[in-house]
Amino acid sequence: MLVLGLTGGIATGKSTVSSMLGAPPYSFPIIDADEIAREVVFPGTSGYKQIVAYFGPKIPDLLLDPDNQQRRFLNRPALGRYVFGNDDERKVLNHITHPQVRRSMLRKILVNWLVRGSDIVILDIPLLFEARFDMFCGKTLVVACAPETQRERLLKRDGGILSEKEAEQRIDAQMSIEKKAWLADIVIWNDEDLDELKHKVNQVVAQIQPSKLRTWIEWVPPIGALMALLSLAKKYFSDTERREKMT
Ligand SMILES: CC(C)(COP(=O)(O)OP(=O)(O)OC[C@H]1O[C@@H](n2cnc3c(N)ncnc32)[C@H](O)[C@@H]1O)[C@@H](O)C(=O)NCCC(=O)NCCS
Ligand SMILES: Nc1ncnc2c1ncn2[C@@H]1O[C@H](COP(=O)(O)OP(=O)(O)OP(=O)(O)O)[C@@H](O)[C@H]1O
Repeated sequence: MLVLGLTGGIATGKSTVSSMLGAPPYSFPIIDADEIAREVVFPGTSGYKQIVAYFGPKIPDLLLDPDNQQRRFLNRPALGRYVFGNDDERKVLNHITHPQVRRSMLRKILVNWLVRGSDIVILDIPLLFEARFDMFCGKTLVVACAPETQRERLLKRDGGILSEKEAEQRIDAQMSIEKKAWLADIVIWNDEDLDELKHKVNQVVAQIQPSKLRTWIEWVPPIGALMALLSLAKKYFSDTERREKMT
């Protein structure tokens, strides 16, 4: 099975590409890190409790409606405003959420391999390189665009709820697009319209299809496990080399 790590800068078009890959004619299974990051902080979970204990005293409007059991959800915009303006506090939030996101993603990859027998699974994860999740991916795909396109899309999104300063803070909270493009195996430049994007996605799909023979061999359990280990080791060394060259 090929695990394709899909990432990009914020608002460069990663979710748009992910929706295309998840829809016919491809219909690849998508594991979405943003969605999992929401699940692991659902009221009652340990992630939620840790966030409320640590950030509650610092962010007065952290909960949407603390008195209502049904609506005591996290006020995500308020938490976002706080952590995107403060690197140390964002690290605390990452420290609470990322281990659980990582575990859940690995579980979902296994289910796709063992239960569904998928040939390809897409990991849609904004912090693929920052959180070193690329280690678990056979190939990585970055959706990139020019900084001005990114800024414009981010400011327009969700009815324009972010101010210019908040948009800058969110962009600065991630590795730059150039670095991501340098680390990636494949890059899609998404500065044109959606038809052009569809065309590029189609070209990428043709490029990444794993061979039928390899997929079949992976089903022999010891060989499958050995191939997974070898591919992890290969990935680790090639990623480390690429990162060293980058700095
Ligand atoms: C800060 C939070 C509450 C803001 O929530 P909000 O609903 O406004 O944004 P959402 O979760 O939809 O994220 C939107 C985009 O912001 C960027 N982003 C999110 N978290 C981070 C982060 N910790 N560092 C850098 N960029 C991030 C990503 O590009 C993401 O696609 C939320 O993003 C969060 O809990 N982040 C920590 C978990 C995380 O790292 N998620 C990313 C996937 S692992
Ligand atoms: N080629 C395109 N032409 C026009 N609009 C686009 C194109 N690609 C993406 N967009 C729009 O840009 C915005 C950002 O795209 P998208 O949500 O896919 O970004 P993202 O990289 O997933 O962001 P995030 O990291 O926040 O999840 C969306 O409103 C989307 O509809």
